Parts: sequence; structure tokens; C-alpha cells
Amino acid sequence: MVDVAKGLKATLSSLLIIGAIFLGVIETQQYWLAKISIFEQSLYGLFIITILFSSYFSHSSIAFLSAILGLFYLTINSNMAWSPWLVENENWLVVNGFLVCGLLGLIKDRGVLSIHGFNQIILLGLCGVTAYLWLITSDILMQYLAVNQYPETWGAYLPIEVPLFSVIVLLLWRSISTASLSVVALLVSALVWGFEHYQFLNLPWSIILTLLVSYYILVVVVDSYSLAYRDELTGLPSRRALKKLSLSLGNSYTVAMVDIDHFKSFNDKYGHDIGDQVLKLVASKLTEVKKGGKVFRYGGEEFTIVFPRKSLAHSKQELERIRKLIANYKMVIRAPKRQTKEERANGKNSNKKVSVTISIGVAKRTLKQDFEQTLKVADQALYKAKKSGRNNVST
Ligand SMILES: Nc1nc2c(ncn2[C@@H]2O[C@H](COP(=O)(O)OP(=O)(O)OP(=O)(O)O)[C@@H](O)[C@H]2O)c(=O)[nH]1
Repeated sequence: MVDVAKGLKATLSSLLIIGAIFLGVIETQQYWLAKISIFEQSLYGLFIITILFSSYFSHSSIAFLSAILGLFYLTINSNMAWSPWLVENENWLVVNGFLVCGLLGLIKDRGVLSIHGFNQIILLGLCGVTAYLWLITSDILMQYLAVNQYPETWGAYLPIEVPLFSVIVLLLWRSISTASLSVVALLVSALVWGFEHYQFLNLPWSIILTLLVSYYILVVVVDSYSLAYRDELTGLPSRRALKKLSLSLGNSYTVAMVDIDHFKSFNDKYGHDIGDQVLKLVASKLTEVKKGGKVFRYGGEEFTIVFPRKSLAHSKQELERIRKLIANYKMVIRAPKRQTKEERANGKNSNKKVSVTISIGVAKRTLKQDFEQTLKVADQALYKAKKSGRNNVST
């Protein structure tokens, strides 16, 4: 579970950016309408690229949604066998769109060309059946409300607004709790689908879909970049990101290697899951480093902090502050959700407060040293810090 603040930030910032883009296009629509043929000609190609690209990067929800929207665009532009049926059953199409977004927001991305992908296609087909059954049910409910003299508006909101509202709430919750850009993309798609139904957007489908599909490509790129350069557990930039930064550093910087003390015993005593929680908390405390320090998860229970253009004395002073901050920090560890009766009885897995200390080795780059060599010197300093009793900063 990602922390709520992070999820809220990812959701709100994406909604604001995509909302601003749509508003900008609506305000300048005369310009875009004059170029509509470009959108119409390139959209099918864009759909194919998005489907292949998102499948390749295992974003099956984006791939399926693009395929469905592509099929929808094909249907409204050519005379397919089912086109007249869709025109007559617009409500089914609208509700089905919401349900598809909701379903894709609930299931995990597990590949397109796999047994999971096949199962997902079946579930997506079931959305159509569910939409059909819902419209029949809402008809019956509307008649019941009318006969029992309930206000007319109650029934009027049943077919479209109830599924729309439910799916938006579900996707909002999912995007905040997972901070996943793919889920935010599904939320945006459901909103756009709803806005278009109420004719708020007032744009042709070719422009709306070009914007949506381009946004999907951006989501896949950003998500894949973040997978490659972010450590999944702590959310910190990974060792690969450190390597990338090392190429752009100038000649003056200091590097610190940070290691949690006696972490093996900690894991042995409290278990690996609690060890993971502690790693996350230590990582979040390390990000409070000032003086321009950039924090990375180096691997295991080791972290690296790089201070570009900082002297050894300045960096050491800041590292000393961080070391004390962590040593004095009482971490509240959540109990696992599933506990055995026995564990509950003896309080073994209940919420508890723990604390850990860190040892730090720091080195300043000297003339003729490259990044790897400076890192090695910092590692030797870390060894010294461990040897001299841990919970200290050594050079
Ligand atoms: N929970 C958890 N443990 C990890 C992770 N990565 C590494 N570890 C554990 O970190 C421990 C590191 O142990 P050691 O290298 O022996 O060092 P230490 O016990 O911290 O002792 P000193 O470094 O000498 O103070 C091992 O038990 C690893 O299993 C992780 O992602 N999660």
C-alpha cells in the first residue's frame, strides 16, 4: 500500500494537467478543427502503436482500453454490422464504457498474450452483459419508483449516473491508494467518456481520442521509466539512477554510503516484513537530508547519498544530523493484517515501536578519482564506522 499523500499527489497532478490540456484544446478548437483530417488519418496508426507499445511494456489495462476505443472509433466511422444496434442502444454503450474502465482499474496488469490476458478479455465481455442487465434492472426500479410516487428524478439518475458515480469513486480510491498512473489514466478515460456523454467537451471523437491515446503513451513511458529507475520498496531512485547521475556530476562532490546497523538480527527478531517497513521508514527519513543531498537505494539495507558541489565538512555535518534523527526516531510498526489467534494472544505481532541506528562512511572526490573510486573510498569509511562501534559517521 502506497502512502495516501503520494497517491493523492499523483492523482491530482495528473487530473490537473490532463484537464488543462483538454481545456486548452477546447478553447483553441477552431485551430484544431481546421486540421481535423490529420487527426482522422493518423488515429488508427496511433491506436496500433499504443496497443503494441503498452502490450510490450506489460500495461495490459492500457492496451485493452486502447483496443476497445479503437474498435469504438472504427464502429462510429464505418458501417459495421453492429453499428445500427449501438446507435439505438446508446445507454448500453455509455454504461459499458464506465464498467470497462472500472474493471480495468481493479485487475492487475498481467500481460496481454497470456492466460491472464485471455481471462481479462472474458471479463471485459462480461461488462457488456452486466451493462445490459443493469439497464433492465434500472428500468424495473424506475417503474417501481414511479408507481410508489417517489420523486421522478430519483429514477432518472439510475441508468447512467449511478454506474458513472460508482466507477469514478472506485477509480479515485484505487488511484489514490495505488498511486498508479495507469489507474489515473482509467479515471481520466471514465471522466472523458462521461463528459462526452453530457456533451461538455464539444469536440469531435478524432480529437478526443488522439488526446487520450497520446496521454496513454506518455503514461506507459513515465511508468516504465519509473520502474527502471526507482526502487519499488522504498520509492527512492535506484542504483541504476545513481549510475546515471554519476555521469552528469561535475568534479566536486562528496559521496556517503549509509548502512543500517545489525539489520540481520533485526530481521531475525521481527521478521522480514517488519524489516521491509523499517527500510521504508529509514528511506523516508534519509530524504529529509538537506544541503542538496540526493538519496538512492544502493541495494539491500545500504543507501547512497551524493552531495554535488559540497565540501566534506558540510556534508559530514548534515550526515551527522541525519544519523541522530534516525537514532532518535521511534518507528511505529504496523501489525500484519492476518494474525493467528496465538500471535494475537501473546501480542507478538501487534503494533510496536522500534528504533534502529545507521553507520555512514563519507568521502570527497579527489583529483583523478572517478565516481566508482570515490564510492569505494566511502565504502571503506563505512567499514571504519562499523568497526568503531557503529552509529557514527566516518571519513
Ligand atoms: N527485510 C529486508 N531485509 C533485507 C533486504 N535487503 C537486505 N536485507 C537484509 O539485510 C541484512 C544485512 O545483513 P548484514 O549484511 O549481515 O549486516 P547487518 O546485520 O546489518 O550488520 P552490520 O551491517 O555489520 O551492522 C540481511 O539479513 C539481509 O537479508 C530487504 O529488502 N528487506
